[in-house]
Amino acid sequence: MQTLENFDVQGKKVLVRVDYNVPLKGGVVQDDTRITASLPTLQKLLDGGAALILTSHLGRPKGGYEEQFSLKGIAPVLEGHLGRPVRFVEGLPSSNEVAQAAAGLKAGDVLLLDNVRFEEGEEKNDQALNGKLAALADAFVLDAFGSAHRAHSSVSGVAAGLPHAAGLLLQREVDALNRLTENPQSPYVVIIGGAKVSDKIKVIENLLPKVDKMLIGGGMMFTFIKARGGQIGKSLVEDDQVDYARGLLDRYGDKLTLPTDAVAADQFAEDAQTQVVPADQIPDGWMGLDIGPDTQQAYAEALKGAKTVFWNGPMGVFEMSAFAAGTNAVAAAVAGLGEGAYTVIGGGDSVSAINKSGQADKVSHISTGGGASLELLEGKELPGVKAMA
Ligand SMILES: Nc1ncnc2c1ncn2[C@@H]1O[C@H](COP(=O)(O)OP(=O)(O)O)[C@@H](O)[C@H]1O
Ligand SMILES: O=C(OP(=O)(O)O)[C@H](O)COP(=O)(O)O
Repeated sequence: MQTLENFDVQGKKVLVRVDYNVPLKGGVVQDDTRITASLPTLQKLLDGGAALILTSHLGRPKGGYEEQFSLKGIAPVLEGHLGRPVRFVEGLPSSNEVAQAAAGLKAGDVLLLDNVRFEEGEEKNDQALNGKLAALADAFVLDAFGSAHRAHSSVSGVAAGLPHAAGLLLQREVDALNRLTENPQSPYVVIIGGAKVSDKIKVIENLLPKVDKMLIGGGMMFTFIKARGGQIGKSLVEDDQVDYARGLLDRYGDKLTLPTDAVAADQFAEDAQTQVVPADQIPDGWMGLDIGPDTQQAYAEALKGAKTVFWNGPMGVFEMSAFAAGTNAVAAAVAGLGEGAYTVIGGGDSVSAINKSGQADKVSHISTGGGASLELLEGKELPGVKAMA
């Protein structure tokens, strides 16, 4: 990868792709790890005499502007961290307003664009959008490790039209994760949970031969439990992937570990009625929102003595305290390995969860990318990394 070393930005406008896809509640940032993680790159570019145009996505808008996915609320948080004004331009990054604002930038100025996924062309890696984004700046820096697995306009497409380099975060992440791909020490345990089932279930197949054990939790568990013929009620499931999950269980049943019990709820709410039930007997109309106490214990046991651990995806809906116990128990078990193991936790929500549990300082590497880390670990070349060659 081309890096920031010897990358001259003096007097230049630099378009920086960051990943500010942070957890929000009522528009308020719940965890600013992804924002603070970008600061060394931003500061280095500013110290080098650049003006910055920052672009990011937030969530998964359906196409066009949606207020709940605006980056507006990020600007004051970033301003606080950078200690200098951050100008925010609402609306489409390809608008005339943005082009005008970019044209007027002076060294030291910082401009934050609104959600790049409001652009129809972003996820299609559309040539016209690539050109419009490139026209805003003199150079491009990719620092959005969490999005580096997306071959999107603002990640890889725009790079072809501008001198480009990987930011410090992207570089640091790739280095830290390479420790997991180059001779990871055994026992190597991977834990996968969360809600992005259709994305991440595909990664499991390539990852399984490389690890000693894989512990499944979160919303990911129910597609596997259904594949085994279990009752999952209204739990999150990816019906298209049930056959695939069955195939994985047939081939890797010895490594793939599923929860034996779950916390079921009668509604998706903090004050729901709850009961602990066998994971394959979720009552009709109920949904599994956390792993149960027996699974917590079994997973803590499975992690004992591990030398390498990677974890992406919370074990339950940890944002609600009624369903946070499983995530906290696994966080404690991973953190408890201390210096004796190389432990990595990745993903926007997983990092928020480990921060909330107060154990983040006992983990070897906190990664800003969940899906991106998983794809690196399964041996794929990330489009963002490739574009920084
Ligand atoms: N059993 C479950 N049912 C529904 N959602 C779940 C369940 N377990 C975890 N989640 C949700 O998964 C989300 C995080 O998933 P994901 O985006 O894949 O993780 P990360 O951001 O760490 O990569 C959290 O918001 C959490 O509430
Ligand atoms: O939060 C992200 O990924 P993650 O949940 O796998 O860590 C990234 O911002 C990528 O978002 P996307 O999965 O909507 O492309």
